[in-house]
Amino acid sequence: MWVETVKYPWSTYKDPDIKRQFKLMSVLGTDALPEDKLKKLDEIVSAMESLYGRATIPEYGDNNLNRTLSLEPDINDILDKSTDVNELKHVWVQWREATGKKIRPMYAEYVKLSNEAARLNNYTDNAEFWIRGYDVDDFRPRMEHLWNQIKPLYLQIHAYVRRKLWELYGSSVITRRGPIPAHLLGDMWAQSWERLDDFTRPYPTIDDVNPTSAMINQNYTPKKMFKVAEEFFTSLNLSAMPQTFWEKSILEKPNGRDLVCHASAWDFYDSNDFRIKQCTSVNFMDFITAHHEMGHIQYFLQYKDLPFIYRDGANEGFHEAIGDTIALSVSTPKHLHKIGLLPKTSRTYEADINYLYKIGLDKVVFLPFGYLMDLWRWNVFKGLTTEDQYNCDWWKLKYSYQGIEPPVTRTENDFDPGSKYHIVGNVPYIRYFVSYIVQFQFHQALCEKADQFDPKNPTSKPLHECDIYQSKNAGNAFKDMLKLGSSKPWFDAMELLTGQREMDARPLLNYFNPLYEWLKNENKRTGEHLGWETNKKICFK
Ligand SMILES: C[C@H](NC(=O)O)C(=O)O
Ligand SMILES: [Zn+2]
Repeated sequence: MWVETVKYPWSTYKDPDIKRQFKLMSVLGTDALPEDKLKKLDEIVSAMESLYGRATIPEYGDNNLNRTLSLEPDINDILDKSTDVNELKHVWVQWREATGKKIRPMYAEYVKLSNEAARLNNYTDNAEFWIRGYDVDDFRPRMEHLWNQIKPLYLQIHAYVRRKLWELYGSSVITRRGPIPAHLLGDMWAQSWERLDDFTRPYPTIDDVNPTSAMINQNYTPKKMFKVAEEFFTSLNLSAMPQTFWEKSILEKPNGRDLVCHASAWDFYDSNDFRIKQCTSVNFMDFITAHHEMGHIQYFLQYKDLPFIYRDGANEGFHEAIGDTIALSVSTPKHLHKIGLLPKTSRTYEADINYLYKIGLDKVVFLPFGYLMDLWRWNVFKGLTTEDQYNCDWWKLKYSYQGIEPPVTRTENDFDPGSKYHIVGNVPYIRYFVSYIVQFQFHQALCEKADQFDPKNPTSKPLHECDIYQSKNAGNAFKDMLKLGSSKPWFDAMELLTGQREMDARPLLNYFNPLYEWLKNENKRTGEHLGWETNKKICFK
């Protein structure tokens, strides 16, 4: 049992700020473990992560094994461009052979040691330890409630995309009432379906909001992508990247050395050294990711002079939402045209629906995945999902929340959760679900400050057309929240910017409402079945 340091009986202190600093400082985390167990846990996590970072798969149809493929950029390019269902099945299965299957033997001990550390921090299990920063005792039911508010919109997108894939691949591959085969959705984990935009969007003949070709034609480099992202932040009167950022960041995949390519942002806590690591390809998705990662750096910069214990997001979801909030402005056809990445776009109803559809394939589609990643891990830490059912419980959740199925039957020899970076990297994930909800609250508040949204007359200036670029008003309001770091409870930070003190799905639902109406009519017109059913056995114990 960890002995409370009697030197500082901080829980008796009166000053709320000193008390808060001690409370945050008193959390030991895994350091509460005895030395040998902490060493073992660190070894397991770094072994899982480096196995993932080194993973490659044999090329499809290649039997002399001379070419192997990495996830970034090789496999992602195949998921982006291929419509060969056997090639897609190959990369889907082989990635899992190369990652999850090999990681499975290590996972149970990782769970045991993580729970032991949580108990030494006075939490019942690691699930409770992970969600402590949300400061409410009904956090998990609140997440289920938010998901239930969004589910009707997700069902409409799911039914529409399933029909479009059925038109492309035919009934031998996909039905119009069943779950969608996971390998057809343009993403290794089916977590966002934006790569399907090209051939599934509602009005195919209307302009395509995909500036990748313009970026290539204008000789964009990874560095230029980050410079353009930086200019958006400085246009808001937010901070530029310090010189060390440009000197020490890794913005391209280095040749000849292994690297965990999953993009990340780093604060070295010396108020000067901040870096991004990203294996950047010159395409629109990576341009948006660059904004996501730079959002982390901007938060680091805004709170860099606070006591170090306060140099953190108000809650972990805030940190994931900063860059994405900016990207909701960057992605608009109006903004992309302004920075020369799109020709003049038609401001028609059809163009609007196409745009909302493309954003929906990322933001709405992500939500069931963003939720189930920790639903599964919470169940594992709580012992509700035991080692003998790791994989089939994972597929129960993927089927139930995402309405997808694996391209081949799975068993307990597989470990599909281990095919996803955040599972092997010990990175909690509900932070992204929270981010995808609160970023629309932030976006709506900033658009109001930029006089591009009127809550009293929400359709007069549609939220999805708002671009806060160059609005000092919006930027200063954002800065005031960012500067708080974790020095105040997140409810206060949220209220400072939005006037609300809790997470609310309505700004997201308002944003997508025109798309929701269109999808309801379209799915009714084509007689789509909402939801999914199957009598196929997805996973064998
Ligand atoms: C959504 C999450 N983003 C991130 O890690 O930055 C992911 O990529 O899975
Ligand atoms: Zn992030």
